[in-house]
Amino acid sequence: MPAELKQIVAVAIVDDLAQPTKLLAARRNRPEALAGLWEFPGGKVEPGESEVEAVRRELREELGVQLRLGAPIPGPHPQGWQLNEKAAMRMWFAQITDGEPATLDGHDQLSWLELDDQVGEVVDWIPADAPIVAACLAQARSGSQQ
Ligand SMILES: Nc1nc2c([nH]c(=O)n2[C@H]2C[C@H](O)[C@@H](COP(=O)(O)OP(=O)(O)OP(=O)(O)O)O2)c(=O)[nH]1
Repeated sequence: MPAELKQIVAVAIVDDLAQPTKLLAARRNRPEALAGLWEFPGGKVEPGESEVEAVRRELREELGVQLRLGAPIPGPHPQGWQLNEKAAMRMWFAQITDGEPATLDGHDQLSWLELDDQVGEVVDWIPADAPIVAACLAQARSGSQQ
């Protein structure tokens, strides 16, 4: 049986879950190997936490926002999207319901990207995120993000 991977949870924050046109990307400030690369805000699930509790906590800590979660963005792995040999990430669409996103912890820049064909190229995403960015765009276009 394959060993369980460390579970990461993250969100594709869009301007409007009903009619998404923009996606919020965050630039990591650590560790050195990932600093300067862009990602979906989120983090590790802590022991005793559900995945949804974890993603809500991470977004409070990292960007200072509360979320309405939309549809999951399913990946090919049982734990979501495999990022490397140690970790997999579960993803949801989300919309901010409270707070103005700020770089409180883990990031040094935020950017609202147009959710169009260029979304995968306008910033330097973490390479493992490329298929997730593409899935996000395809799912938003198919109207199944709410
Ligand atoms: N949050 C997030 N992590 C990603 C993405 N893509 C990707 O490969 N990762 C990797 C980077 C890290 O190795 C791991 C997530 O760890 P993290 O450092 O964000 O988690 P955390 O906030 O709980 O950690 P910490 O710095 O507070 O210890 O997943 C992504 O889009 N978002």
